[in-house]
Amino acid sequence: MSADMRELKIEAARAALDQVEDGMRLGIGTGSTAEEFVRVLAERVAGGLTVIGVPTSERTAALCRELGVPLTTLDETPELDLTIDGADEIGPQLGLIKGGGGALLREKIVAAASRRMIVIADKSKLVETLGRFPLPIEVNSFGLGATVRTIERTARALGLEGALKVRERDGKPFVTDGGHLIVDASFGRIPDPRALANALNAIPGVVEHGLFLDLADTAFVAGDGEVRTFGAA
Ligand SMILES: O=C[C@H](O)[C@H](O)[C@H](O)COP(=O)(O)O
Repeated sequence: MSADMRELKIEAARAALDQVEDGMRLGIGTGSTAEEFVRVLAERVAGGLTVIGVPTSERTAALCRELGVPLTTLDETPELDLTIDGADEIGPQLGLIKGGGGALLREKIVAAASRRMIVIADKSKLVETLGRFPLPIEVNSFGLGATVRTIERTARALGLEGALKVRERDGKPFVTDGGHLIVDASFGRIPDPRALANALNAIPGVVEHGLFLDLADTAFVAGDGEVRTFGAA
């Protein structure tokens, strides 16, 4: 990642940090942008801010522990005030694609448990139509072949074609924190994300998918010397 790109992520993270108030229960996202948020948050915590966070991945949990951000779980703290997370794409009405880092299931559970969700990103994430970024779909490993065929058939019925690939890392299937696999679906364009989300939700074997619709309230997007606000300020 270039130094400029990192700087944009830090700018967006700082804008989100301004929304954090003392005593808040936070959902803490995953990925390179969310990690910049953890870093700026940790500085504020070291300076006396009192917050408690639910991490959306083991990776984020490890960084929070390393930097001294206090953690809890959704079992202990089932309602959160604010979640701050990155995204792979930000489309119309703050519809998102997430899961490039494989954390989409915990991210969606945490976002759904939060009163408010803020997305932070650099401007490369803004799109007019979702789908250029391959849609991550988390699936149970049992029945993988059948589930992939059903996803393919379901997508085709909605006019969506494209390669479905089981994600690999170092030549082996990528396994999520929840012990599942990820199928990346290269549809190119998803003109009706709601229809696809509903159809995917109905497939046995699909654990969750990376379409985040009606979850984000605000996006802070950094680029061209400013941080733009989308949605509720
Ligand atoms: O699973 C990962 C998450 O959904 C990330 O928030 C997303 O992939 C964006 O990551 P990054 O900020 O590294 O682009």
